[in-house]
Amino acid sequence: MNAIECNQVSVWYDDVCALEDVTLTVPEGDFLGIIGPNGGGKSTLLKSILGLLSPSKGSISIFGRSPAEASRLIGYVPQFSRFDRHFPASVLDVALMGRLPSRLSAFFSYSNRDRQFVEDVLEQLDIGDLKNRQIGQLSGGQMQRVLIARALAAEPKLLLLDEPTASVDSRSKEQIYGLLKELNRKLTVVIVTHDVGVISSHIRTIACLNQRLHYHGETELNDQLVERVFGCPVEIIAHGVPHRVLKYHGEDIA
Ligand SMILES: Nc1ncnc2c1ncn2[C@@H]1O[C@H](COP(=O)(O)OP(=O)(O)OP(=O)(O)O)[C@@H](O)[C@H]1O
Repeated sequence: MNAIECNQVSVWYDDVCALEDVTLTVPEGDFLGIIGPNGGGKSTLLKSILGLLSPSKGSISIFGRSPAEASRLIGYVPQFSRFDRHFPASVLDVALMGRLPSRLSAFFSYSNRDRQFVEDVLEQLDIGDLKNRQIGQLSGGQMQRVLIARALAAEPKLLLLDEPTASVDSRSKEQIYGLLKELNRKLTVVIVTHDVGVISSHIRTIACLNQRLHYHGETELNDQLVERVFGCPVEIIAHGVPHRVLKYHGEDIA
């Protein structure tokens, strides 16, 4: 079964066309990186997959269901910078939020199974010892793991991550990719980024999005494609081997 099927999807915001005729199939078990420039439509595609936006044209199915029906199957890790870290909550509180039911009653409380499941997830992500720490006292890499734990607490089949390594140092970046690779043994993983430098051997396929889907396939990109998608030369890392695709970036030269 396919995890995601986007069929000729177009999304308009009034007179701005954010996505045009995007057809994309993501098989179950894939590790897909969606790359593209600022404003290229990556967040719009994520929101459409999450069912937060309805396409103006075309259709989306997630494990054969509509995005709304499949919402419990999707774990979402938002952009780190969009999460309020001053919120007075512990690591355990935030991770437990992933167990909240979609319809919350006034008498809701977490079960012992909820707590045990989430504590196990925190252990798995190597942050079990931080469970009582306030989130305002965490490093960027630790906070990113907490957000991944919250998504995993919902027991999803598909994990979507928006810029998962944007706010972390290069060591944490590697650790987070290692962790995602591990999780990919059981889950379909889709990450969105505009940083082509994060493409590493961990990612199986990439989709290049700039309003339209310019490419979907193996992680080897050629320079013409990168230039067409990004409008300028960029450095990329493919198969974990850093190499410069083109020699300079247009904005860097006076
Ligand atoms: N709510 C909105 N109303 C109007 N236009 C929007 C809205 N959200 C996004 N857009 C426009 O749609 C286009 C795609 O935006 P989107 O946020 O999906 O791109 P992105 O690839 O995620 O960008 P970034 O890398 O900068 O986060 C842009 O031109 C953006 O200005």
